[in-house]
Amino acid sequence: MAAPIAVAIDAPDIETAARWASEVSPHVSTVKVGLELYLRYGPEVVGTLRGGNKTSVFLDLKLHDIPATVAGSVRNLARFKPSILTVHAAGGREMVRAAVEAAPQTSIAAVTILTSLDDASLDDIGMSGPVSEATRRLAVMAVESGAAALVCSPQEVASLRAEVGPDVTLITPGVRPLGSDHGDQARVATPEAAYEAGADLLVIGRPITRASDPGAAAASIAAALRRVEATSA
Ligand SMILES: O=c1ccn([C@@H]2O[C@H](COP(=O)(O)O)[C@@H](O)[C@H]2O)c(=O)[nH]1
Repeated sequence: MAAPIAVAIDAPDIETAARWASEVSPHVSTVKVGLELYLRYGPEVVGTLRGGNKTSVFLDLKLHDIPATVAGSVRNLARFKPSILTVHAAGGREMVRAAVEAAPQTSIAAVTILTSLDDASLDDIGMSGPVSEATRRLAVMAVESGAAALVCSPQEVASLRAEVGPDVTLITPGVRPLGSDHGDQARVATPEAAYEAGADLLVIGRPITRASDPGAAAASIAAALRRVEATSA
């Protein structure tokens, strides 16, 4: 079975994106399209990456606007049948609710606090922290507004699970295999730690796509998750 990994296909062009998607697809459940590709190629990129394979396409556009604008945008995007569509929880209760109501068949994931931010960054932007508390606040609000999924760092998974219960899908970027470069990610954990903590879907980009063999990198992380599963069974 494909591992619960969404590979972030943050590629400069569609040819590279399609190659990465086809190399990793045998090993992972999902490929993720973000702003970089979407803004260059538009919604057709979803169909291109879905291709002939059965991989789900997660559309990570992190919508953040007034409720009516987000509702209209979500309605338009739902036509392309992404498995998951992201909005920023910080857009507020009414905005998250508008997104959920606009596309009842689409799983709306609310991004809590970006994994590139830490306590000092929240201070800098005037948001009350620490990150753990801000994440909790946004998560509870988003779930109360109908979000089926949350995006958080692996470091918050265990506490958010206790807060929102077993039915909410927890999606974690900020995943870094041991020894790999953290880049711009501030709140990170290894794939094994994220999975052990209870993450439902691990978002992993550069550690896979910038590897010399993205397919092999995806297969190796998928195998590590299977080992975690086997030891916890
Ligand atoms: O809080 C967030 C929300 C989304 N992302 C996205 O995940 C990937 C991570 O890629 P890496 O190369 O593994 O760092 C990227 O597409 C981000 O836009 C996130 O990192 N943090």
